[in-house]
Amino acid sequence: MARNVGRIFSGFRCSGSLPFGKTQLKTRCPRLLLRTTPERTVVQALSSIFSHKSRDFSLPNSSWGEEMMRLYNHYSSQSGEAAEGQEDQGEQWTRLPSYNRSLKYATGGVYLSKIIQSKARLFTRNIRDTGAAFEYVLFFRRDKQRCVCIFQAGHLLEGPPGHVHGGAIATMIDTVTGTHASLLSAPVMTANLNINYRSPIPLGSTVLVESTMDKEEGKKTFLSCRVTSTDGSKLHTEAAALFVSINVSHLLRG
Ligand SMILES: CCCCCCCCCCCCCCCC(=O)SCCNC(=O)CCNC(=O)[C@H](O)C(C)(C)COP(=O)(O)OP(=O)(O)OC[C@H]1O[C@@H](n2cnc3c(N)ncnc32)[C@H](O)[C@@H]1OP(=O)(O)O
Repeated sequence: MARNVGRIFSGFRCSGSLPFGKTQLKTRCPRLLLRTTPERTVVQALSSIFSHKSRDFSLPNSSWGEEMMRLYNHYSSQSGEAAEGQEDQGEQWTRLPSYNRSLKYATGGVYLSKIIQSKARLFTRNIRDTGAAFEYVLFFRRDKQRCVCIFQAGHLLEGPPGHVHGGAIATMIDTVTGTHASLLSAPVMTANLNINYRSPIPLGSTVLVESTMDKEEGKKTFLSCRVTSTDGSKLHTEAAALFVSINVSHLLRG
């Protein structure tokens, strides 16, 4: 069993089904060496391991409002794929795809997803009614060590009347900083999340969730996060997060 699980992990790591940092990708997945940046490698690996039937939830749908679409177009227009072999300076935004099953389509993932849970779905991506809960897309920019998320909060996320629940805001902060930390430091888990809620977020509105890497110390990655109105004039929430790098086997220990 342990040996099987070990084999699965090595396939799993190469599959890119979870985000991994530069070092691990280069040492464990020589076939991926042609790619130019860690995030591009992860994006390409993620796209290729998911079947064509898997829905990429970070693409626009009919529930996206005008502001969400405007910002999506704004960041998309500043993103692009470097040609093979061309050196990427990381000066562009990279849109990160997002699927609701991170395990099933990975190499050995069918087996792993049974060990973990065959019905498992990514928490933020399991509502069938589009627009009802978490609508979001993340972009990453390597040269600035920043991640930005455009988030439209649906009616199922109500906390105080007409406004977004603090737990839903925490979820988005965890998601954005967690994805950012994963891109920088391989598989990670949240160790600490400290949040200050400054002003309520109206339900249905679109906000920006921005993550910045503060420092890395061994296994630890420290990030800060701000949730603001889309023009940046209003601060809704600010947070500090600590992520600790783990081995994938950490997830099986319970
Ligand atoms: C292309 C990309 C698309 C990606 C698409 C993929 C899917 C899309 C992903 C969406 C992204 C969602 C992201 C959700 C992320 C979660 O929500 S994770 C779930 C919530 N977190 C948990 O359940 C974690 C539970 N805790 C644990 O498992 C363990 O305590 C931890 C955090 C892994 C640390 O354990 P450990 O590895 O044994 O670490 P340990 O050696 O004890 O400590 C290491 C260091 O961290 C420090 N530390 C540990 N815990 C703490 C703490 N709480 N406070 C302060 N310091 C701490 C220690 O003091 C130590 O420091 P040093 O002595 O090295 O200076």
